[in-house]
Amino acid sequence: MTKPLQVEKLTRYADAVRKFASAAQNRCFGCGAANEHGLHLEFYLTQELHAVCETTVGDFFEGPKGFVHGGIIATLLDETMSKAVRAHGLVAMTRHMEVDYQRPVPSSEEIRLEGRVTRNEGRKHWTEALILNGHGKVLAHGKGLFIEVKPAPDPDPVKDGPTPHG
Ligand SMILES: CCCCCCCCCC(=O)SCCNC(=O)CCNC(=O)[C@H](O)C(C)(C)COP(=O)(O)OP(=O)(O)OC[C@H]1O[C@@H](n2cnc3c(N)ncnc32)[C@H](O)[C@@H]1OP(=O)(O)O
Repeated sequence: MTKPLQVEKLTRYADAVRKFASAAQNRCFGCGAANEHGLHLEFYLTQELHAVCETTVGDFFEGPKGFVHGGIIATLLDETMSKAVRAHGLVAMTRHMEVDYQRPVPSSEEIRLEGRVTRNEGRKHWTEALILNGHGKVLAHGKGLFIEVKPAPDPDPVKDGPTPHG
């Protein structure tokens, strides 16, 4: 992915992503509602099943003053690629990823995350993700290899309670 998406309207929020992200017991640091220390990233999907999230990372996740820590930048890219894989109904874990830190990512300012699957081969799914600033400039670029794993059982709606997205 060398170019950002030119998508203004996010048209789908697939059940495959929503169900995982909004499960009441989900403690995922990236998207889990049940993790009070997490990033609470909320993803939407384009018609092509690219994952998109607009978010602001708080200054408590800073590395350099005013900018997001590099480890958190990797997390943002990892989570975005993971959601792009999930959008295709696949349950997979990151096997390999690389990060190109092109510009510092500001904290306390809105940024945009974009991810997509670029290639599939059996259990292997190759992905890319971008972090962009409010002017559409690319700040970081990630590439990943995700490997499908056995899905966890569905959340129990009685035990786990209602999900924030209904
Ligand atoms: C359950 C879903 C959870 C979703 C949460 C999402 C959170 C965001 C995403 C994450 O952060 S996940 C957490 C970070 N990732 C991990 O902790 C994963 C740790 N690694 C593992 O548990 C295992 O390595 C893994 C399950 C991913 C894969 O183990 P396997 O033993 O099933 O697969 P294997 O290592 O044999 O690799 C599968 C294929 O990929 C190939 N491969 C591995 N590394 C490669 C590489 N670097 N480049 C190209 N190919 C590679 C490997 O050769 C093989 O090819 P073949 O199938 O053709 O033989």
